[in-house]
Amino acid sequence: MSARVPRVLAVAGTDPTGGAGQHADLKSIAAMGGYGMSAVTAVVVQNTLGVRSVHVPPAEVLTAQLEAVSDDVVVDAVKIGMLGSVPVIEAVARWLAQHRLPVVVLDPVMVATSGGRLLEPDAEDALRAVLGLADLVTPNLQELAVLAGEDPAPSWTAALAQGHRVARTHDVLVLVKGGHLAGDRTPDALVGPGSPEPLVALDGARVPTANSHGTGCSLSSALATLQVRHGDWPTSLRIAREWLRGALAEADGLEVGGGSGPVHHFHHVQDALASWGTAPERFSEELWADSAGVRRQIEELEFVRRLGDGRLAPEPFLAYLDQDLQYLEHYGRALAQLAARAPDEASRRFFAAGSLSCTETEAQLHRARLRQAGRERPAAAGPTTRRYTAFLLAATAAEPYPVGLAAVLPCYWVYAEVGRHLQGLAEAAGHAEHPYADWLATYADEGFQEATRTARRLLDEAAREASPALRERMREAFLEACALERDFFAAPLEPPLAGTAAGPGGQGRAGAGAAGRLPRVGAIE
Ligand SMILES: Nc1ncnc2c1ncn2[C@@H]1O[C@H](COP(=O)(O)OP(=O)(O)OP(=O)(O)O)[C@@H](O)[C@H]1O
Ligand SMILES: Cc1ncc(COP(=O)(O)O)c(N)n1
Repeated sequence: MSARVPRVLAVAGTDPTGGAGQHADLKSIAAMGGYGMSAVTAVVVQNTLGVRSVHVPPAEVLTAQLEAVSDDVVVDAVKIGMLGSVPVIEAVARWLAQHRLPVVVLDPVMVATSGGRLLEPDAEDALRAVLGLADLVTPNLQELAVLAGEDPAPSWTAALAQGHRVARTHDVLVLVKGGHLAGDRTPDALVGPGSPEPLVALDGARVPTANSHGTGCSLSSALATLQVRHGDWPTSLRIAREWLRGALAEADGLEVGGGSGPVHHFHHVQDALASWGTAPERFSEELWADSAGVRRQIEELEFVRRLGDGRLAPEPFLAYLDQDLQYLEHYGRALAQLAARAPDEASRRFFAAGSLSCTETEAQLHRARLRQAGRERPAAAGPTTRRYTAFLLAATAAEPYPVGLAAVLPCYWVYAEVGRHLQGLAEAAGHAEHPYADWLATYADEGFQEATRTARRLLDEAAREASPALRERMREAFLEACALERDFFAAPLEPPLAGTAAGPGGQGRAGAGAAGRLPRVGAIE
């Protein structure tokens, strides 16, 4: 996994309404964290209602653009969209052959959804001939049939078989896309030249929108960008699909054009962008920025690094689990106190459910794991555990409700973020048998992520009503809890204090426990 910004070149046609072609590509590349560049293959006069005309500059102009980019910039990936005519295809093929780029995605654009032809009929053979220059080809069902030289597949199973034939003939990976299938499902599958079985097959309910202009362009350029970062096509597809589904779900809100409008490429960062440059609209964003230093310290902890890359010895892991069990008991109490003081039914239910989940589901899971490892009796709570739990109990009992809420939030939010970081470390370590894989997987639990979002929303609601002085107390409580999270993660690998009953690592609340704990706090929701 690479942390640098992928430099991605889109070779494609234009759409002045910004929904398809290279405009969609540049937005998608940026939305996936890449740096987008583009070379124009054709000026397409179109809008959401249809294609009015197509103007193809001389092929030498395209070659000159491609060379201007590659003479100057290291290109990590290229996404190829509309090519239009034989000379254009040949120009791109020559440039690709000369430059051997690490990632090449070819979206064989032939006809716009709105109906206009974007590839001359006599160029189909030339397009087939260059498929092998790509790593991944992303045809829709009609394009797949043309590439196979066959009739359109009558079913999804037939489409997969057709995809496999194209993959084998041209020795290329094929993304078979189900966007044009009849019915309410939109499956996608990656098929390689080897086995007819897909490398990965994903399915989902069709997002109910008529605004799907440019989905093929957006998906292919997102895939090119993600592939630079992750180096694994199934992972890239999972992420790109989830993002594109969100972009489709938010498409209607854009209100661009009277036909099939564009998707919302930046739906996932819209909140942050809307408040950019002004005072943060959400108090939680301020708190998050204030806690950046402590969160960095957490990521640098030996315990976190070793848990992530799998080098952590069993003993500190169990010590962590053990302390987390102690912590959970009190965290459950703190959530119950918060529930009792919550201002409305929804937040009462949220914290009460979280409390119940801590003391029942979570604690039992911890006990079962500890029992498996032969640890029947819990160790005494270590000093960090005691400090953290005393703080939480006091904040949720004696401070105003918004301060208590700010105190419990890091256990959701910072924890979720640490989980993401740990998974990144585990992926980078590339262990076939990561010793804590099952534990790390609990961080990704959708219920936990959802609970984190809810807790954050409740905090923002409380902050909106709070006086400036109260908001400052909320900030102090949040930052104090973040520092305690850090100490708790640090504790298992700190030398035990002489004379404590806690044993090795026993002075902390076990970090691994937190992973198992919170997902299920959310899951009971
Ligand atoms: N309504 C929808 N709901 C969910 N996913 C969709 C929907 N429409 C398309 N998709 C997804 O969008 C991606 C593009 O699929 P599609 O088969 O429409 O390709 P395309 O025809 O090349 O796109 P375009 O419409 O831009 O030409 C696929 O991942 C497909 O599953
Ligand atoms: C320049 C260009 N490239 C591709 C498409 C296909 O997108 P869609 O099928 O969504 O119209 C398009 N309309 N224009």
